[in-house]
Amino acid sequence: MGFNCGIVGLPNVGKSTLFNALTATAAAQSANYPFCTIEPNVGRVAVPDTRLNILSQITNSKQIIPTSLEFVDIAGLVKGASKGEGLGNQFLANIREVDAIIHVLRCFDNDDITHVEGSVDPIRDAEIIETELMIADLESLEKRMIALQKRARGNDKEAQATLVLVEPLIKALQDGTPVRDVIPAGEETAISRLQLLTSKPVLYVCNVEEESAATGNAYSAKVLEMAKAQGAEAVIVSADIEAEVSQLGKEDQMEFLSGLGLENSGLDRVIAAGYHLLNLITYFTCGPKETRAWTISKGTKAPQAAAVIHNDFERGFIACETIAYDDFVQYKGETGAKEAGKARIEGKEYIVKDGDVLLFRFNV
Ligand SMILES: Nc1ncnc2c1ncn2[C@@H]1O[C@H](COP(=O)(O)OP(=O)(O)OP(=O)(O)O)[C@@H](O)[C@H]1O
Ligand SMILES: [Mg+2]
Repeated sequence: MGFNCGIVGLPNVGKSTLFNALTATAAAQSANYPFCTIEPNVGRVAVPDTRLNILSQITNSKQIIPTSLEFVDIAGLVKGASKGEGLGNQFLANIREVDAIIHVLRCFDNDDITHVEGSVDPIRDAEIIETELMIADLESLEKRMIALQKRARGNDKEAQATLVLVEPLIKALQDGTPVRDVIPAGEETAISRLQLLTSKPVLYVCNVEEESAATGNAYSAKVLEMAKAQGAEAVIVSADIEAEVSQLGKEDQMEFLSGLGLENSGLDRVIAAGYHLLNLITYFTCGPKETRAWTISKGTKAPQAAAVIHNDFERGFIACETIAYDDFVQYKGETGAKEAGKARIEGKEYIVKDGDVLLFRFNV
């Protein structure tokens, strides 16, 4: 399953710092100068899920295996990136390859840390990035439109259908509206095939100073307001401090975070929001050997959900024993749930739900 989130933003706003915090490594070079990152850094991050612990206690599992999500730390974009400024074209290509965008906005004052625009203003920064992405999309669609029109005149049905899809997108972009705001219902797949930048869902991350990690600050308040108006999610994180905390042991982490007035790491919220952004859900398999979480897209049917574990499970799919998470917990496991009549046998057409505890029956 190749779902990933790209970390995007102006240079020197804390993207690599956030990436290092998420991956609990120092894999990405982070330093106080713009364009520190050129080649993208890729890392997999475990998706925290408190349900795993509860399930593993019930089943006495030896091991817990969380599911994971990929993050890509991408080079900073600048004004004019769509025209090739600051290696812009190459960086836009990196963004094209991710499924969702984590847009990092600098929300901290610090005269020692260079800001490429000379002042701190996250709303302006967000607009700069969004504008570059929109220009890039507009140019790529306008280019394609000429070829499409030609084919459409030659009675090419597919080209005609694509034109109907593309024309309103061009209008929206010309009016300054990102594609994600004008995707017609049911056309999600067709639009994603166009490989645009502004069709990807966005999560804003407000990178604040340590003291504001719990409460946010005046800058992040503005970002939250902007996100709300767009119907987007926003998370407040102090990337710098999270990167330090991620290097500590679990217990020290909790102590450090509660000292900052935080119940849990801001990173957990970033990961959860990224997961949500990608429309992903989790199902579980559990037994004495292991309790394990698996990632699927919302709406996936049982055989395709099984394929995430092994292709044979899909090929030879017969049925799946299904217990909803809440029932599994309430009746303390499989036996109890079965006695209470809460274990179902589901077939090929079953749409797996978030939290389902599954056991696949297959034959190959
Ligand atoms: N919340 C924060 N408070 C103070 N300083 C921070 C914070 N977050 C990051 N920094 C500092 O900002 C500088 C730039 O960070 P980083 O290298 O992560 O930026 P970047 O967005 O990856 O930059 P580039 O686009 O050049 O790769 C580093 O010196 C880092 O320590
Ligand atoms: Mg970087």
